[in-house]
Amino acid sequence: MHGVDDDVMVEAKALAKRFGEFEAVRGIDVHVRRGEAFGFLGPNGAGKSSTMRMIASVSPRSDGELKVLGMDPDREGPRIRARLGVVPQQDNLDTELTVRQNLHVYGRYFGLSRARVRAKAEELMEFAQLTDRADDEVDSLSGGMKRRLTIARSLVNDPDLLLLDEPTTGLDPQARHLLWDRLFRLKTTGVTLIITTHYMDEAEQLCDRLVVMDGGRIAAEGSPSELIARYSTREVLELRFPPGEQEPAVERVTDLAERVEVLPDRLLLYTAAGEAALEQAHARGLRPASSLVRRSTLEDVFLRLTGRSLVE
Ligand SMILES: Nc1ncnc2c1ncn2[C@@H]1O[C@H](COP(=O)(O)OP(=O)(O)OP(=O)(O)O)[C@@H](O)[C@H]1O
Repeated sequence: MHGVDDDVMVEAKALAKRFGEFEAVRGIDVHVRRGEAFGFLGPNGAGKSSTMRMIASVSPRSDGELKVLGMDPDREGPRIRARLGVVPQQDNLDTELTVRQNLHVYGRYFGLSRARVRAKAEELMEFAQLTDRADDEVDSLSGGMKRRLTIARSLVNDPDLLLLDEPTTGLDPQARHLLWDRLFRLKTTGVTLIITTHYMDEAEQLCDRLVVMDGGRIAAEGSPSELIARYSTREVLELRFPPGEQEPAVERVTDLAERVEVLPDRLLLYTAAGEAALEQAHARGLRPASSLVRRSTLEDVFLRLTGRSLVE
């Protein structure tokens, strides 16, 4: 049985996950629509993976309601899983098999015909830019290639919904950009993506809509630009001072910005006009060791919402 609205891919209400006494997910509402790239952004331990595992229908919920592709994971787990693609946090490829063999094994697991498996594997290696590594063992691949293969493998069954748990953690910048590029391509084919990440740039790049998670709760929800507009200012002036000079500077800059955040190594002045604030700071005789005017990011949103930095 499908839900009333076929375009709702995931619907969670007051969804909770407990491990013994510990509540990892504390009653969250989530609504993911067909074709969107939806993100869970939050630091380690926020409850992102626990949520993903409930959506993947491999971990039962402790409380609340959950529908995935219109079905109840408790009763229809196998039917849901047949239509999902899952990219876990840790690659779980068959390392002693080749790239092509990995795709073949998985395709047969999903019950595809031999001819279909062969064609699909070639198509997916092309997509993952691994065709020239087809006959190489997984062990010989770089981290980025392994991730691309894991994603390719998750697409063997043409899933309606692809779940990616921290897809680029541990990759170097070049490998991350290549992977983002592939995920962009996937988005254009209409696959719904759900991504967990603690990288704000990843969330900004990939997600149409996201929730900021912290301590098992949702702190905010919206598109990256909506969240930035709602919780931050257009620009941020970052000031770094020589040792001992930051603390006395704080009260001399508070009226130069809508809000000032004091980090251990710098002050963040939230303002619509960073350069103007910097000029005023100079006019007041403040002499920062360095200064930087930049646009607000989701990192600023997270800091505003939680008082902590995502990268701590
Ligand atoms: N099987 C488990 N048993 C007990 N506690 C768990 C279990 N799985 C997760 N937790 C705890 O639940 C909290 C949320 O973990 P979860 O993995 O969902 O967070 P996360 O946001 O995905 O972070 P990470 O990126 O580190 O996976 C953490 O404090 C974690 O220690």
